[in-house]
Amino acid sequence: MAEFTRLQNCLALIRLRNPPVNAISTTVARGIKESLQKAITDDTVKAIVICGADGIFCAGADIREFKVHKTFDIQLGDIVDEIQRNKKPVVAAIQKLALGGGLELALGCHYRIAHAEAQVGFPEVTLGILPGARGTQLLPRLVGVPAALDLIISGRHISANEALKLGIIDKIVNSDPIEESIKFAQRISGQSSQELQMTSDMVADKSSALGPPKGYTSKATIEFFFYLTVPGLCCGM
Ligand SMILES: CCCCCCC/C=C/C(=O)SCCNC(=O)CCNC(=O)[C@H](O)C(C)(C)COP(=O)(O)OP(=O)(O)OC[C@H]1O[C@@H](n2cnc3c(N)ncnc32)[C@H](O)[C@@H]1OP(=O)(O)O
Repeated sequence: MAEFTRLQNCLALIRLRNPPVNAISTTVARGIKESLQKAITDDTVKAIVICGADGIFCAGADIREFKVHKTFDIQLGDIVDEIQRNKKPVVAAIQKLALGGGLELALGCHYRIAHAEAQVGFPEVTLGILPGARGTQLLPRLVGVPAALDLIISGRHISANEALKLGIIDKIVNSDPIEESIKFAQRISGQSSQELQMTSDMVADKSSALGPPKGYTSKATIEFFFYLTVPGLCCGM
C-alpha cells in the first residue's frame, strides 16, 4: 500500500509500504495514484514528498506479481506522467535502494535527495525486459544517451555518489533523507506553480532532441539493445 499523511506546513507525505523492499505491487501503485490525487486536489498542500517505509525507498516492481499477472490494470508510467503534469513540486527521498520502477518513480519527481549509502539502478535487463515506465526517456534527459544506455544495458546498481555525479540525484545526505526532503520541500513550496510549470516546459523543450516524450522507445533503441544483449549477436560472442 501507500500511506498518505498530511504534514504541517502545507506538505503531503506519500510512503510506500510493502515489505520487505517496498516493491510496487498493483496495491502499492493504486495507493500512490490515490495519494497523489489527494495531494494534488488539496489546495492547502503546496509540495509533496514520496518515500519508502522501513529505511528503503523501493526495489522496483513486485516480482511476486509477475508470476500471477501478464498485464496490469494500472500503469506506473501513467503515475509518473501525473507527477510530471502536476504543478506542485514533488521530492523523492531515497533510502537504501531505488531500483527499476522505483527509480522511474523517483525520476518522475522534480527533485531527488538520497542517503549517501543508497544505490540506484535499472535491473530490468536481468529479467529480460526494458524499463517501461518512462525510464528510457527520463534517464537520458538527465544523464545523456551513452550513460543512460550503459546503466540500462548493464543493469548495474550505482552508488549515490556516482548517481550525484551523473545528475540522477540532486543531493546526497548523511542524515535521514526523508527529514531532509521535508525541509527542502518546505523551502521550495513557495515556488509558484507557474514557475515550476515554466521550468518543466523549458526542460522538456530543451530535451526534445532526445526523442518524443511518454512511453516511447524507438525501434532503433530496441534493436540496439537486443544487439547488445542477445548472446551471439554482439561481437561474435
Ligand atoms: C503496476 C505494478 C507494476 C509496475 C511495474 C513497472 C515496471 C517496473 C519494472 C521493474 O521494476 S523490474 C525490476 C524489479 N526489481 C528487481 O528485479 C530487484 C530484484 N531484487 C534484488 O536485486 C535484490 O533482492 C535486492 C532488492 C537488491 C536486495 O538484495 P539483498 O541481497 O539485500 O536481499 P535479498 O535476499 O535478495 O531480498 C530480500 C527480500 O526481498 C525480496 N525482494 C527483492 N526484490 C523484490 C521485488 N522486486 N519484489 C518482491 N520481493 C522482492 C526477496 O525475495 C527477499 O524476500 P525473502 O526471501 O526475504 O522473503
